[in-house]
Amino acid sequence: MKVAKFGGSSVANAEQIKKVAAIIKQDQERKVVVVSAPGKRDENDTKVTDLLIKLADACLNGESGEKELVHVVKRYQSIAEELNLSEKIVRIIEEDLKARMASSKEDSRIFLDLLKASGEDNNAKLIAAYFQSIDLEAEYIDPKEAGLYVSDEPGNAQVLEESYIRLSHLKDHKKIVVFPGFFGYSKEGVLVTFPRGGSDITGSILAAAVQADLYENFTDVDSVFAANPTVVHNPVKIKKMTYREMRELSYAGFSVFHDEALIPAFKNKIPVCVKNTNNPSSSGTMIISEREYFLNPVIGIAADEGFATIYVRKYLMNREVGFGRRLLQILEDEGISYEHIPSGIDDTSVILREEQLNEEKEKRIVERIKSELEVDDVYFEHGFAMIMIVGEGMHNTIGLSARATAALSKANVNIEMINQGSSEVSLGLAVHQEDASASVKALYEEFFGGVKEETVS
Ligand SMILES: Nc1ncnc2c1ncn2[C@@H]1O[C@H](COP(=O)(O)OP(=O)(O)O)[C@@H](O)[C@H]1O
Ligand SMILES: N[C@@H](CC(=O)OP(=O)(O)O)C(=O)O
Repeated sequence: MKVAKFGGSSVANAEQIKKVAAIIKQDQERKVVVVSAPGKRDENDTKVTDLLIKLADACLNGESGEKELVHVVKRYQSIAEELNLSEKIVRIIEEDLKARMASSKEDSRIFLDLLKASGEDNNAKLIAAYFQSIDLEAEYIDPKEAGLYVSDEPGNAQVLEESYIRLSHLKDHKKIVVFPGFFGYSKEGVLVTFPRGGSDITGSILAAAVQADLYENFTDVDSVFAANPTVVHNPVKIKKMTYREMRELSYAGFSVFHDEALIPAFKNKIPVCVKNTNNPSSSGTMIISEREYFLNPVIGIAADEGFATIYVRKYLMNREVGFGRRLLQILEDEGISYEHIPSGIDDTSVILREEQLNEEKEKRIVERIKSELEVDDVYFEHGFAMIMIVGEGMHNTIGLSARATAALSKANVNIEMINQGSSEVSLGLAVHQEDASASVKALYEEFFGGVKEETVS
């Protein structure tokens, strides 16, 4: 049995949803279908999730939200009309949105999640109705009734272990299950969403729960490429890669698959296949536990922006027992997680995601580090990108870092920091955000410039 997840681009309009139905019809093993909210129909379009965020913001600002509501309803209406569905489904969606808009705004994060999640919830209802209209035996399944329980962190949920047993009954479902991605429910029954792009996570959880033979992740590209195709022209396709490689790359900017979606599949050894809804006969990229040989030590190069560093310098820092713990405790007190901590003997930098910071927090952190840790210098720096070079073959290849730094130096890029992960499956480089694209291009040329074949690995 297969679990098939269709991303926003695969369900953006009626034409795309017809392709989804054809894909499901073509293979009877595709028994569980996870759907996203309608995504962008073209480059200048807006995802329904973003329209819903605007709607929620308007309501939270005390406005009626009528204008924003019309935008959302229109998206579903045009899909329903083109799929020859009755007006009834559009009215159901409109009523559902109005009920959500009228719910408590006491906790703005809970209200925002409730609105955001409606994108996938209503799309799943619409797609199930369409499947039924073309004689596909299918049924919308409510994540609450099915038992998808998650932690109580609005916009950042994590699945609770007990969900796997609760959701396992879906494998015995007689009809095709149409399940909305992106959200679950806390133990208190409150709706909570995963991070953005989190429908991939729902698909992976269901694949693990039903012990699927394959988790298919349908998107709008033929495969995972060795670099972001919007940065590098015509990059090589990756045929096979390991969970570890994909996690490192998606964490670092390969938005094609959510990094947190790898864990449920990996733990349960469910192979993942990234495929194209617009070209389903193309074999796609397989993500598996191990790959046999390494044609190239590097499998991909990713870049992600939005990082800041806290630079801390103190003479004899290396001799001070508990220094690192006390530094990180200050961050913990502010509810901040960190990404990397490259260190020297007298100085260290903590690299973190900028989105967690604001002016007040930064001021408090600097003051506390100064007064409690008695450092010689401490300051924040902003606007960094992390470039990640990833590959299982990297740990037994000599001279890789030298090649990377030489390539960046040739491209006139200043490297702010180098971080070799302990697993040696990745090498991270911090550069200024403006240099991110030039860095990926230079590194791609260095490691893949000579690769003529369409596929690596
Ligand atoms: N290395 C990569 N390989 C393939 N696609 C990538 C890569 N890096 C970024 N992408 C982008 O990811 C997009 C697909 O992800 P996303 O937009 O989230 O799809 P979906 O709408 O199916 O969820 C592609 O269109 C591509 O532009
Ligand atoms: N719709 C949500 C969840 C998601 O996974 O979407 P997509 O499949 O379009 O990446 C978002 O935009 O974040």
